[in-house]
Amino acid sequence: MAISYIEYQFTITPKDPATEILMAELGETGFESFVETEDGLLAYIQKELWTEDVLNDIYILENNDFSISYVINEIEQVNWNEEWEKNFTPIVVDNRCTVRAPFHEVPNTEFDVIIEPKMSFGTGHHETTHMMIQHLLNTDLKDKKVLDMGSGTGVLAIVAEMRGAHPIDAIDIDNWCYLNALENVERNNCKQITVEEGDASLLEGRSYDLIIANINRNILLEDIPTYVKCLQPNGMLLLSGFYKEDIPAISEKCLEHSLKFVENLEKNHWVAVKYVN
Ligand SMILES: C[S@@+](CC[C@H](N)C(=O)[O-])C[C@H]1O[C@@H](n2cnc3c(N)ncnc32)[C@H](O)[C@@H]1O
Repeated sequence: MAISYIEYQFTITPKDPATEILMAELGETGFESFVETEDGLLAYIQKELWTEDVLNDIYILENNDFSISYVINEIEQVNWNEEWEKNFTPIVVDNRCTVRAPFHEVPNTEFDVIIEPKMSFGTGHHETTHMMIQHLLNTDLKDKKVLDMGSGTGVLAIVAEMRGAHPIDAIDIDNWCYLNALENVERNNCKQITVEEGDASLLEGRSYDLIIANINRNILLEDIPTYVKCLQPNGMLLLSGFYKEDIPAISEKCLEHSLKFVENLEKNHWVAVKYVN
């Protein structure tokens, strides 16, 4: 049966970090698919869930730091693969790991991660995902027990398994991400990953050799103490989802909990940090 969608074509200036915030707010309001475009975002909601006041609770639209405009289109049936073929090119990280959709050609890189074309974040296109993959490629993960907090599509957990880690817990607070990660774990034939819906409150009594969390500044500042409690001796923490300007706050929190700084990666103002205990 053809499902009718209402498409919102957003133009966003500047795109960062407004696009990500807008996507999160729309996701909570019933929008179910997003495609990032050069100047903004396409967002889709099923026609039967749509009401005229659907954007009433989207607070970022009232934020004067960004200019966000949109046009609305009604479409009979969305061919997601077609949308993504137009907008999603494979990403290659350090010539070693490709993140692509199922309809792309099989690459000849060492690692090949297939992500179902459903959500924008966690495809490797974002700087933070890219840098977290770089960290994972440069870290010995063999037989390491890993937590991927804020797992999104599950891309980082999948790379961790391909690098020899096991077992791996992938946790995301969002139901849609949880379902998407389950699908991607299966598609990549991963056997070591357990996907869960939730947040740091699930971590009581758990322990890991490596914790990766690409979320955002405020959640990280709140949850770093919990992550540290779950780190084994000689454990490692990889954090991203924040800007260069946030390094002092994140660093202070890590040092307060006796972690030792190892390395920062930086790309277009975004940062991915590595700490050990
Ligand atoms: C920036 S995305 C990262 C996705 C993926 N790990 C990647 O690197 O591309 C952040 C994810 O964290 C999730 N998230 C936000 N707050 C969270 C929380 N308190 N606990 C767990 N997950 C959370 C969001 O739903 C989102 O999927």
